[in-house]
Amino acid sequence: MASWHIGVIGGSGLAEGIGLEDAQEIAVSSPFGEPSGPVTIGRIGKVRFTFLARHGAGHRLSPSAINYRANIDVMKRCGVTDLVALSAIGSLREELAPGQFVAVDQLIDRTSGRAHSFFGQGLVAHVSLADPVCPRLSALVAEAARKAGGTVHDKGCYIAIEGPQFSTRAESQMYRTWGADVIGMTAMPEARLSREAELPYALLGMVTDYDCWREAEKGVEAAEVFAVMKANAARARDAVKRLAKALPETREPSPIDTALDHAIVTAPAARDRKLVAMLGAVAGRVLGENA
Ligand SMILES: CSC[C@H]1O[C@H](OP(=O)(O)O)[C@H](O)[C@@H]1O
Ligand SMILES: Nc1ncnc2[nH]cnc12
Repeated sequence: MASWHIGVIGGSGLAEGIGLEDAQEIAVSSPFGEPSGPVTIGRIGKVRFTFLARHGAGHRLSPSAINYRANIDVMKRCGVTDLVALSAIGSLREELAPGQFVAVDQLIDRTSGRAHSFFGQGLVAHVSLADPVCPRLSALVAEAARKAGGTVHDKGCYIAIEGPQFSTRAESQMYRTWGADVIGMTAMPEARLSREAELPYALLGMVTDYDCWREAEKGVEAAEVFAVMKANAARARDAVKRLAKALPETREPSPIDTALDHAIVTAPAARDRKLVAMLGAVAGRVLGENA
């Protein structure tokens, strides 16, 4: 019987964890380098959970310095089946108000210079990213946030910027015309890498501000983000607890579990052995014993 093991990546204002039972902190190493920190493994009721603070203890990693590959690789090494990202987001729409939640369903990537694939020279793979978020997991997370008392929007397009500076007003206005609804600095390449690792990914964003597109208002400041997150963190943790309770007893397979089935295009004989060996956790299912 397939069971759930939910990974949770906690963003700004959520480094303290999600209150797991039988919690154990473990340092897991990755061939992709240093993850953001040790993971906390535990459970909520019968469901296994692994938690990782995205910016590390004390928020010491900027969005550009996070080793997204190591973080996702470590989640796979821990046996995570599905990944929930919790993030602070700015709103680019009047109707998405601070304090509310958005279950993000689409992404635009404006980041640059981040390692955004597990694959590369000697092992080329092209996964589909048309629907970067897992609809099943996202619906469960949205419902859990609603049960926790949140106002939840079931969809929204997240634009990921490089940061660490917030956007200019011209950029913020432009992103609105592109169809972006919310803004942040971390969901990419996190979502890309999750798909390459065959991990269904959902992103529960907590709106902390209106960025800077509203002309009459001054732009967002970091202190504002943390103040709203402080007020909302308990609700986010409650949403995770309610998610655990709402999960069906058995985890039916997701199409994302086999995302690599037709993605790897490099012929077996032409594959870089070193890279294949590094991909044991991420792609061992398809690469076989050599990984
Ligand atoms: C602290 S303001 C900007 C910071 O907050 C968001 O972090 P996360 O996505 O990890 O919650 C945003 O992406 C920036 O990293
Ligand atoms: N306005 C904003 N821009 C980028 N990242 C954010 N995280 C929270 N609010 C944000």
